[in-house]
Amino acid sequence: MGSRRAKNKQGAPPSLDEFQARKEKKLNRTKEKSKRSASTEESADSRSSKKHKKDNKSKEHSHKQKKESKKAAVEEAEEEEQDEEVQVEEENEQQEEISEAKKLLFDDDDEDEDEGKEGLEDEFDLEQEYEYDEDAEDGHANPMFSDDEEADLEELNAANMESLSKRIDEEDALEAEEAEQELLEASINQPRADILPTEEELELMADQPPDLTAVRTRILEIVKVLEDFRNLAAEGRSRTEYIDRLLKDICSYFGYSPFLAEKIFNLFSPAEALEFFEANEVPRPISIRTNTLKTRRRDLAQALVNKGVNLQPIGAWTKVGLQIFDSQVPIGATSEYLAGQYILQAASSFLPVVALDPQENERVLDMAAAPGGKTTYISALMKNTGCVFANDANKARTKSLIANIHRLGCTNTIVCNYDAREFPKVIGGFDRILLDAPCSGTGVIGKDQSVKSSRTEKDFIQIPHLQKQLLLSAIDSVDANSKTGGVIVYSTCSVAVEEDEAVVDYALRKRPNVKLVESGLAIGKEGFTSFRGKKFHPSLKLTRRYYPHTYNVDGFYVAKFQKIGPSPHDDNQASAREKEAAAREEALEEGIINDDFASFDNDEDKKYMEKSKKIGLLKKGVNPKATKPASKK
Ligand SMILES: C[S@@+](CC[C@H](N)C(=O)[O-])C[C@H]1O[C@@H](n2cnc3c(N)ncnc32)[C@H](O)[C@@H]1O
Repeated sequence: MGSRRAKNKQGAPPSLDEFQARKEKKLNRTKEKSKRSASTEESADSRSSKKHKKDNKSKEHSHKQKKESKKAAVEEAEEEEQDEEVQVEEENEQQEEISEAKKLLFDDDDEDEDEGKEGLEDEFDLEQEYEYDEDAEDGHANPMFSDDEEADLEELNAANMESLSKRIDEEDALEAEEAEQELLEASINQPRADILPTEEELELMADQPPDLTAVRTRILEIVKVLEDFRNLAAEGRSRTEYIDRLLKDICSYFGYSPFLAEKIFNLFSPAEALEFFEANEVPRPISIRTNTLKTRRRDLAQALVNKGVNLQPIGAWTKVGLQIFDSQVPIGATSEYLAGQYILQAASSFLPVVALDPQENERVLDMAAAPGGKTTYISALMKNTGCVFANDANKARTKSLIANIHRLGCTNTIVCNYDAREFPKVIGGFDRILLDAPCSGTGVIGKDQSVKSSRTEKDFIQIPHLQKQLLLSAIDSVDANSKTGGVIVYSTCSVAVEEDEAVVDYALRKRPNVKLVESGLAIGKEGFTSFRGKKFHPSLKLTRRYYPHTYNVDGFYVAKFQKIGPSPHDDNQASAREKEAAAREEALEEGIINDDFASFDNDEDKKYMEKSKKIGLLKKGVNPKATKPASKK
């Protein structure tokens, strides 16, 4: 080990030569000091009495005591400095004391036998030099070398105080350094437990169902090792070995496909990845959005609390969201729900609309709108002014879109059913466009556990391809000269870089007439500007990422663009209006805006319509049952 502390602990006795050398060194040093102070002579009597005083003092002052009294001594010295005469006198006196004491210590022919012996015993008695370890295993006393031998030789006084104090500090620093070194050496030399299973253990594991408790423990241990690989990894094991085992364990413990487990794992540090996987095991809190077209959040909260709903505002970043903890009534069937005062909506879904920031009287396109959570929010923020085009390529899904639009009382909305890649051919010149793109859903695993095993590599090629086409269409459908907007918001409920930063970066490259701008969102992590060797435009940091483990919201991604100039693919405002009129005509001719499209004749819709009719009548003070016979006539 070679460290001083270790030497003291182990107590290896010095050889006779070593001991003699030490003794000689000590003698020389003390003699030198004695010589320096020998200039002042003292009478034999006073020498004797002072020597006695010194001897007593020597016994009292241990190395430790000196350390403790250091501060007091320094203060004392300051006082002494103020009185030079007194100081000189005291110095001389003390130096004489030391000189006398040292002289006596080394004077074998001292007349005073007792005093001389006492002095010698103090410093050179072998029994004091060594502390014997009586418990030595071999039955022999094991001598321990004393640490304080040199310090005990010197007496603290005004003259040597500063140097002594400095020396103690140096010794302390050295000791601390050595202790640290010793710990380091110990941790390096100590064999580290290998938490990775052996070949035999792997064979055993293969024949049995996984012991989930053991798997979980190993996951935690491997994560710990990966966080401090240099100090915690077992000898001869590579980082790859640990990661491979961890990914296998994550798949068997959480139920992910190896492909998706690795994709997600690569987004975070090992510890954060584990947090993400764990957060997906717990559903996000139920949240609702107040429909400000019909009520205020305060009034809605009061009404729901009165019905036994336990709730609270979602957070400072939204003035319309409420988080539901528990409820004595079904939250999707209260009279407030049926009256369209709120919509059940994940908190993360508010974010792209907040970023879009739609203004009154604008023309806005929601490119992929069904079932309408965001469309109805846009409509509310615009206070039912202007026009919101709510498009979705899936006709079946437009039913729920229309149902929500009706229930929430959005009267500024037109529903359409195009493949959004057709825009701006269908219609363009919008002030703002929201593209809440179809995605793999890796951000909503807490809601849809099937994502864990159903997503394949193909999905992460095909879906981003569609997303890129849709985003270019969105950019080309916005009016670069819009007085109030010229804004495009791209969002996904996926955390995969292929669907987020890579798509946005592609759009920036293909459409130099757009730039990324601040999202205006109070929460969210910065988007990646590079990922696994791939570099993105630096402005990607303006985009925002959301994770279940950081904000307790679904995994989400939001990017906000500003269109700064027209592109060859744009349609101007006039042709957009013409296209809009043409599209309407076409839709009417094809019977799209008719009973066969998003009609309300199915059972589910009828049920809701009947209920809301009844509520409407009750509000007017009419008994709904009393009106029935009349309608039958
Ligand atoms: C994430 S969801 C939209 C959710 C919606 N924005 C909301 O807040 O309720 C994606 C939607 O994109 C639609 N979609 C898929 N491909 C499309 C396309 N090529 N054009 C337009 N919509 C498409 C899907 O039918 C789906 O409803």
